[in-house]
Amino acid sequence: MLKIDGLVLTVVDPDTGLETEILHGSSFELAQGEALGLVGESGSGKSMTLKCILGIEPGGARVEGRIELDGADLLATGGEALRRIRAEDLALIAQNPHGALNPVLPVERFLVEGMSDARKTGRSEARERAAELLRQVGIDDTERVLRSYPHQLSGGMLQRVVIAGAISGEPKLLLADEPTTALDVTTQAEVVAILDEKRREHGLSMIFVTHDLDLAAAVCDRLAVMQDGEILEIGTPEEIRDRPRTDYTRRLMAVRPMLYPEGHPAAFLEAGAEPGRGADHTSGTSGASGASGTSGASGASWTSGVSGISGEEAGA
Ligand SMILES: Nc1ncnc2c1ncn2[C@@H]1O[C@H](COP(=O)(O)OP(=O)(O)OP(=O)(O)O)[C@@H](O)[C@H]1O
Repeated sequence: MLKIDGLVLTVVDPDTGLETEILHGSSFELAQGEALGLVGESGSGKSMTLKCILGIEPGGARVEGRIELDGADLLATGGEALRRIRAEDLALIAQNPHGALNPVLPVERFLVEGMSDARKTGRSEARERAAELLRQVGIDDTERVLRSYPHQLSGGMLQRVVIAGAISGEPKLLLADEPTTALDVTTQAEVVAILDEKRREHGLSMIFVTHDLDLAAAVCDRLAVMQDGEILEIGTPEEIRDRPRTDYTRRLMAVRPMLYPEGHPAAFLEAGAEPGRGADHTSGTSGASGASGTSGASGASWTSGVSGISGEEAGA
């Protein structure tokens, strides 16, 4: 459904006019319902790849190559047609959920405005549907949350609202850019489980950007390893784990255990805890549904060796 061919992004310094090539000809494809993890260190070009798909690359930048979504060539599409594709077919879940909501409007307005037939829907019906969306992402006190303004909610709660909004629009493609990095570890686990579960339930395709190999392996069907604006290799989590083709991938894997605290989100997914219900994700025993029935189990063995290892983040 998504085909990226020879994607080159060149940014231009507005003061000096100096051009810098950021992406050097990436190519990859995504099937309907598939999740692809874009993994790599900071600055490898993961976010810029998403920005090119969304058409929000830095001002003055040049995007070359081909980005095809269900046959539509996004780079050759402009104006109203492109705006429609972005609004209807793509949904971004960014690192900071506050950026997704208007700070002066309550959550209810965000969810209702995202409904494709919002204009035709009566207020009470729309409100009931918004409440139902919240319940689907594990929020029980829907009345309070619907009335709340973004600043009155925690980051984790707000990210669930963003996920609810993204899923409700039934986009063709979810673009998740480090969607849990800004959240505390416990909340990260719950939010990523909800995202994984809802995406699969609705059969949505997703690109999941992260520096976290374990997490990507747990929620994605395939991983693309990026370095310095290039995709080095693409494969299933097992292929990448068992037969890494580059030293860079081997190094990425080697540093993992030192970074991960107990209760890493991938371990939560492996345990199959029920998302959004305050499950104790560190116990590994709670719940039976959640994200467990996923191919994400492929990431399970990656995580087995990391629980209990306290790293930098664990002290937080
Ligand atoms: N607005 C910008 N103008 C010019 N160059 C930029 C801009 N934003 C990012 N870059 C550069 O583009 C390269 C890729 O950045 P990108 O944000 O895509 O990396 P990333 O892999 O997503 O990293 P991170 O995990 O830190 O978000 C980096 O070298 C970065 O310095």
